[in-house]
Amino acid sequence: MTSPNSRVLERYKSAVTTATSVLGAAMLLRRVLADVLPGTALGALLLLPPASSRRHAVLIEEFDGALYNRVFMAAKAYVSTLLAAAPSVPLMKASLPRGAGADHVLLAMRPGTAVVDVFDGAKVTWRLSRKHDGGGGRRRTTEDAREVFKLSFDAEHKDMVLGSYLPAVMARVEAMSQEQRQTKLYSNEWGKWRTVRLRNASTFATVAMDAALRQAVVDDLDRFLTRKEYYRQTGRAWKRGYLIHGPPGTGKSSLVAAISNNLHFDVYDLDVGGVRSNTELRKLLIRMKNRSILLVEDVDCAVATAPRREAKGSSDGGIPASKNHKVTLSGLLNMVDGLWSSSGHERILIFTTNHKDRLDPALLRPGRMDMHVHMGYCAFVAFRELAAKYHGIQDHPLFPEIEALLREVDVAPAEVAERLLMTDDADAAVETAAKLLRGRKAGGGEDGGYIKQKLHVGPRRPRRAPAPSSRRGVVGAARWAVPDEGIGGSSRRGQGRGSGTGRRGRGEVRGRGRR
Ligand SMILES: Nc1ncnc2c1ncn2[C@@H]1O[C@H](COP(=O)(O)OP(=O)(O)OP(=O)(O)O)[C@@H](O)[C@H]1O
Repeated sequence: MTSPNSRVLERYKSAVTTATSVLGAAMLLRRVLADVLPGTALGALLLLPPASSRRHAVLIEEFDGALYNRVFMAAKAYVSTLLAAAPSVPLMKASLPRGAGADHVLLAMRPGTAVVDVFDGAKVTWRLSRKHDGGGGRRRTTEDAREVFKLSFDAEHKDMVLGSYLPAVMARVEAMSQEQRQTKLYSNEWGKWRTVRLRNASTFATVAMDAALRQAVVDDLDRFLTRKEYYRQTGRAWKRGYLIHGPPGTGKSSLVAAISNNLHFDVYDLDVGGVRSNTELRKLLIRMKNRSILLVEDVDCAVATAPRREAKGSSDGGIPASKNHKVTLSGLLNMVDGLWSSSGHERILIFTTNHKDRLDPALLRPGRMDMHVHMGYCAFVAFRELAAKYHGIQDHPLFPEIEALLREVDVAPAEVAERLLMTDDADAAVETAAKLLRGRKAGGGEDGGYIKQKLHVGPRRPRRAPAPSSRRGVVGAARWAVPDEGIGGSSRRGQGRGSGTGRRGRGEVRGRGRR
């Protein structure tokens, strides 16, 4: 006699066996049909839409748990660019994200609408909808609603969408946000980075300098940025060091701002005199963001450089050379190498100096600073660039005289820029600049001086003034910061008397080592 329990078990077994054989038969039938019928006919037979009309979709929700979904945010920014170009979306929403410039209005779809994008010949559709949270019987409000993007595409494009399209969307949005973000300038105070917006609007186009030198710097940066794999494979820190040197007022700080604005890299202007210990320096370096520039201005005054001044037996090369220098150059460079080698992101180190000859030879030896950029006195080419930029003139009857004078006298571009900006009248401006040069040739000093504008904004501790020099006429090195409006911007007279002892030069570039 069989028990009720064993009867149930028998029925269950027989049901499973039947289901398995039906499934097996169906699979067999499908395989047989697939061999004899084309894909579309098979789909029709199995009541599926043809492969070409089968749609797949990716749902991208606004929130990922409690957090904003970054893919959704990227999709929103990307769809905004599609909407700007789409002829068929009649109604959109517009908003201006906080901190964005007036030219960065964000367009958004209204829920229920869609926009089509084409990638590698394939059409994909972005549709926005609203999804209500399960409100447990509560009345639904618009606040409960979350937005969802449905990205749909033909089944055959699934690999392309997931493998190429979505990554391209993310990369495009990343590039857009890099372009739109305002570069920041950080300066250290009491062991912390203080941030201000970088107000120096210099670009490679506004810094008057030797054209070949400018191109060499641009090319060098470009090559550096594309060589991630090289640095990874060789286990080297993905960093590039530039030593920018030249007399005061020749555009060293402006070139730093141009590099920063061009790459959208923030600048960390390290006041080494304000760093109290190597531990503090390490913390500051660790707190720097990726894709940034570490700047040490006037490096000859800022850090103890000469090895003979460093204490022997220092474990990290970081023993102060004097009470004024808590950090040494070798300590700084070693720390930078050590910390940046594991970051995997591109970083730039820039030292500026008015006195390359005063630098420790160790800094100048190959491998330390990759490229030496000499910003020289104003050559006629640079003069013409400034005159064209400020007054829109390509030629002037005084140009031949000015060209001849510039071959004979040393004058910083900053001085010329200041003269050219004294008036809106082009003729008067050129005459004022010519007067400066004539006076300089005659040995007169009345016209000397330029208004110093540093990168940093707001007061900072005064640095040691450079040693006085016999060359007269250039007022520089103000250590109290003033806002820099960039070329053509307003200016205020800085404090302090600097020097103009740099050798006469029209620009030099020296690349070192592989990047
Ligand atoms: N090469 C240049 N092209 C255009 N403008 C320049 C150039 N050099 C200097 N200027 C103008 O002079 C101002 C001061 O220049 P900048 O601070 O870049 O010179 P610097 O070489 O860094 O001087 P310092 O050695 O005294 O720090 C700039 O704000 C800019 O307006």
